[in-house]
Amino acid sequence: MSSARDINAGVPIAHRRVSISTQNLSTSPTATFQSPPASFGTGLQPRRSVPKVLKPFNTQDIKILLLENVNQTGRDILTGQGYQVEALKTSLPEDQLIEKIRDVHVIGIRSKTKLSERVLSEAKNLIVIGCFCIGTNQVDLNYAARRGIAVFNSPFANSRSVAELVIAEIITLARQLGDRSLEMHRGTWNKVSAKCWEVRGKTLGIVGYGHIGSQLSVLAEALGMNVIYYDVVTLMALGTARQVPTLDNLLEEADFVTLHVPDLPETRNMISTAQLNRMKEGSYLINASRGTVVDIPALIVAMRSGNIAGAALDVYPNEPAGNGDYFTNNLNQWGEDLRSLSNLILTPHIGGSTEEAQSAIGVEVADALVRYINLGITLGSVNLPEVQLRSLTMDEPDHARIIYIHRNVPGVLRKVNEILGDHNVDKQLSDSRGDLAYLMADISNVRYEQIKDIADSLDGLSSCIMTRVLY
Ligand SMILES: NC(=O)c1ccc[n+]([C@@H]2O[C@H](COP(=O)([O-])OP(=O)(O)OC[C@H]3O[C@@H](n4cnc5c(N)ncnc54)[C@H](O)[C@@H]3O)[C@@H](O)[C@H]2O)c1
Ligand SMILES: O=C(O)CC[C@@H](O)C(=O)O
Repeated sequence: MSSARDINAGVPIAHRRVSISTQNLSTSPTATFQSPPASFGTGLQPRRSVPKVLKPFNTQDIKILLLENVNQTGRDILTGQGYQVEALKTSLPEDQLIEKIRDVHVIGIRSKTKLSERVLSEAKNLIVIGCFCIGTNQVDLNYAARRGIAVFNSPFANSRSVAELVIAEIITLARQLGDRSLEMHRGTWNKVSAKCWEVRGKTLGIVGYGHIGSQLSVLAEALGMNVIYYDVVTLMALGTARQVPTLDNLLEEADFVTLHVPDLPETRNMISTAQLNRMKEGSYLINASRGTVVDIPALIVAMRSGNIAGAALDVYPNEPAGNGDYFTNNLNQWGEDLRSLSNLILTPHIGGSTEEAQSAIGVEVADALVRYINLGITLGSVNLPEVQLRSLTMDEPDHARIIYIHRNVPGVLRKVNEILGDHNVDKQLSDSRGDLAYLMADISNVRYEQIKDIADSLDGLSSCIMTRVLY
């Protein structure tokens, strides 16, 4: 049980005013966070009350560690709030990560930093994790939820960048452009047309028709390709694309197979020897999803046999913490075998690495972090119930916002309301997700000195996971 607050710090309660005309609660990647309007979610006409800017404690006490070169847009938003931000370009080895995470309230990562139970169990002050990317498989989401640590990501701000990369790879593989370019770099003129193809009229098989897969479908049809897709759920086809019932159906029909599924137990080695043998002779494989999805030694065998005419890999089972050596170190045993293959495009996990995507992700995730830190709003969280309460206003000076994250067991609300009962509970919202529940309550007529008693009493309940008080 932990309590993320420091109400004894004796910090004066400062209110910053924000202009109503700039208020915005959009989750658009390009919108910058402002406190929500006082009328948000009430269905009433907007009042001219100025929202009160809540804070957990002196915002200068909020310590944030950003790893893996989070975009400047995100850093600017967080430093603009007055938080203490340390930003590093790479991820950290586990021992250094544990050392640093002990001290911070917020951590921002991308795909390389593994926030396992072991690491998170050391993070005594942590209240929220920002994944500045789509994937959240690098975080133990269940353990984080059990500790009351919220996790946010950016679900689609880099989808277009990945889809464009895959389009480039389809043509590059069909025309063997990687090999021709490499030969020219080495001084060899090798003008060939054998086994070089147009993509027009060929069939693209998309495995996983989510944000990226469906975007890719539209782009591929514009190139004159036929699109089929396989997904575990039935999804509306875009354009003239067609869903096929099984993965085998897709593998048997497609000239190009491209993978866009998340890292799940069911997707690990989803493409291995049996699946590669099902693919058409002379077909191509592209993986820009997660490195665990393709059995790389099996791919090496299939490419050597000539059954697979080319492949593009952007992701690998083990990826390095930062830029530098890759195949020359011990991360992967098959590195040399892979490098020796023709018509194989190898890229260092850059599917989402464009200026547009990184800048949008920086804004979107930093905004979500600020909303959570300052207001307790969990909209968009991937592991906590989504709860949002409209802002307090400057007309309501003796208010505090109580956030109580607790085990989802009977009788909690009664006990919480007994504790809050001496004050007027102006509004209260609660929602649950599995074993966990998230309660927000705005109470009035509460003096600064009384807040500590309330927080201590809530912390003392057997259901308590975390208590936060914003005022
Ligand atoms: N290379 C990169 O830089 C990069 C960038 C962004 C995302 N990604 C990765 O791409 C993947 C897809 O991202 P997205 O945003 O399109 O995800 P998404 O959640 O929008 O779509 C994934 C789709 O896969 C389907 N799916 C899940 N399990 C499946 C299975 N066993 N078989 C078939 N379909 C299955 C889901 O139903 C869903 O429609 C993720 O792993 C993500 O982390 C990589
Ligand atoms: O930027 C990254 O490190 C991850 C990119 C991508 O795999 C994602 O999950 O969004």
